[in-house]
Amino acid sequence: MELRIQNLSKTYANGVRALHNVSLTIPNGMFGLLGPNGAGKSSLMRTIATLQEPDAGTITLGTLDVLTEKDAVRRVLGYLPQEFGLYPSISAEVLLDHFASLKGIRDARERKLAVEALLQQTNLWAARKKNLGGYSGGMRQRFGIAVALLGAPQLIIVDEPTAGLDPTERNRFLDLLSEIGENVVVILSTHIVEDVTELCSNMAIIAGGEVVATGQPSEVIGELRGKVYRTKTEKAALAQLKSEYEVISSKLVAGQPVVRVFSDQPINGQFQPAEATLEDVYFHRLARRDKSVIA
Ligand SMILES: Nc1ncnc2c1ncn2[C@@H]1O[C@H](COP(=O)(O)OP(=O)(O)OP(=O)(O)O)[C@@H](O)[C@H]1O
Repeated sequence: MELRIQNLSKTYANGVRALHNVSLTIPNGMFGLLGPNGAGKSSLMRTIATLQEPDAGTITLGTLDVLTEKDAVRRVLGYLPQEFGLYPSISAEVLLDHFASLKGIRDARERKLAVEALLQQTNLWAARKKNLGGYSGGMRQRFGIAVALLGAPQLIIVDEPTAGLDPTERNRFLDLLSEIGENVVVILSTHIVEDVTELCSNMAIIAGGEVVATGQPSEVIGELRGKVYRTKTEKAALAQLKSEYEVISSKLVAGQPVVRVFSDQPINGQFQPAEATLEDVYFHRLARRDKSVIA
């Protein structure tokens, strides 16, 4: 199965251009869609999930035309939106059974088995009788993925699932996603770079509605290999460094700025070569894009 997005564009009625000529080929496995707030990730996810129309472009999933064969796509789609409401005074077990009926699992025994398996898989078995109103953020997200996994979907879309989760719950959620398998397309939209580095076999960075990088994380990082340098500096020297070098990022480490810069040419002095990371590529691409937009 391959999801193919070609020249997708969307401008909302208020004039915001959310997607501009987006083309991506997404194979089986985990695909990370990385971008800052407002980049267009949710607009893209909703369009792939058949919930909104683009102005232009095409999307195919295998042989299905996603934009015209919506019912067929929905049968093989599992979607965990960024925000979803849950009935607070119903248990996970009862609500999941209800969603399983809606998904078309008519046979009661088959439904029971499916619900049980998903509650086990998402580690909610012990809390299955608890009302959803009493669930923590992480438990809610795991319940959301259980709903998304009903009916063995071929395409799974999860929109910023780890935002707001504590590190333990985040890890637990990411482990669950990575177990979902190699034989389905999983699109993980996130603004957390490590989620993509740790988990995804393919990825794209999107900013201002445009794809600014795509490939395997190692390929995407490869473009900066040997071109990243780091130094510790003083706060007072930061403005000067920023005017002299193409600064990728600066972070306070124990109160002292640590600056990472991009340079095509070797630079010496106070700088040491640093191993390029996906975070470097992310910041570098966003900064270059901002500059070209302002220019
Ligand atoms: N229904 C809508 N009507 C008008 N503008 C919208 C609508 N939905 C999104 N936008 C705007 O389109 C742009 C892209 O939004 P989108 O939600 O797709 O980005 P995102 O990358 O998912 O961001 P976030 O991480 O903040 O959710 C933003 O400027 C947003 O304000």
